[in-house]
Amino acid sequence: MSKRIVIALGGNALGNNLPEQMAAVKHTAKAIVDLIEQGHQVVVVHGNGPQVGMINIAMTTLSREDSTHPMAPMSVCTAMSQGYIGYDLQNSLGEELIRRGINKPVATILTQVEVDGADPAFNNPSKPIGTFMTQAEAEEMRRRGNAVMEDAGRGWRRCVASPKPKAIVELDTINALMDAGQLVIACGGGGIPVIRQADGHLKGAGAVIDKDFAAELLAESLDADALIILTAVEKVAIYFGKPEQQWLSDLTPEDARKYEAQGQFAPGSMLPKVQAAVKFAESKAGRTSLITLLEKAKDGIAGKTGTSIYQ
Ligand SMILES: Nc1ncnc2c1ncn2[C@@H]1O[C@H](COP(=O)(O)OP(=O)(O)O)[C@@H](O)[C@H]1O
Ligand SMILES: NC(=O)OP(=O)(O)O
Repeated sequence: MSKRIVIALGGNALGNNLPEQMAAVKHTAKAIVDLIEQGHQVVVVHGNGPQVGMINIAMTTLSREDSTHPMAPMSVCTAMSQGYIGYDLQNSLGEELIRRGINKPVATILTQVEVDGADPAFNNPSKPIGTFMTQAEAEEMRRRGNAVMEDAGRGWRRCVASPKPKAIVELDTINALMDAGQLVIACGGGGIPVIRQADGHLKGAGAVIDKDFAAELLAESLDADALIILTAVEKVAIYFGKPEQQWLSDLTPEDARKYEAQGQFAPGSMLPKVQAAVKFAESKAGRTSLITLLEKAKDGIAGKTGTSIYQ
């Protein structure tokens, strides 16, 4: 049965730098086109953690070296990351579709996502971005006025505010393109965070929205059947990385909340995925979420692997 699916792509689908991204998107395109070949209607959301950190450092260095270039706000860095990642992803998806004889235009939509200026997340940076650092490098970064955090046992990273997405500004455009049979890339990097002003102006916010939460909002807003979060693990685990680790094939919202209270899901990595998956599964009867490995997307949708979250 054909489904309307929102796919959230994690870091391993994009790599960490320019040449890695070029190579990774080819591989990623195959996994996505597998689902299109099965007749599903797909919209793709991607992350931007490494890329937005890289762009922000480049823009900051430029403004330090040349005072005619003011610092680029984080919202502008996310807009740049949507263009740069969308460019590679759109072309690799287009080439893979042609290779398989599927006639489907691909479009990247520069997407703004409204956030609440009073969101407490603005006072508590929690979203890791950029490259990994040693603790000593992170301490130096902190001394220079940046927030830093340890990222799920993988090293230290800069971190920025990550308010919850409230509304997708370009939703009607995304819907129209999907209805026209096009493959849409939207809400890249969680969307460009904007705060609607009283006069209607959309003011860029200094934050990076979590792409799993943005994908969840997009899935609800498009009345999708499924939210698929593709990452670097085949299943969600409890006691992750410990000798008693257990992979989960099914996860009810009740169990997810119980495990979350036990601290089973690392903040900034697996926790937002589980929270987004649960929110979507609970939003309407019949909606399902799946968390799995990029390469297993086809098997996951067939119910053969991954962690399925449903009511
Ligand atoms: N309980 C858990 N189960 C599975 N993976 C976990 C768990 N806790 C943390 N992780 C880690 O979270 C990673 C996924 O988060 P992350 O790399 O931030 O995602 P993304 O694919 O969106 O970049 C997994 O690859 C794994 O290393
Ligand atoms: N914006 C975002 O959530 O990016 P990552 O998935 O790369 O962390």
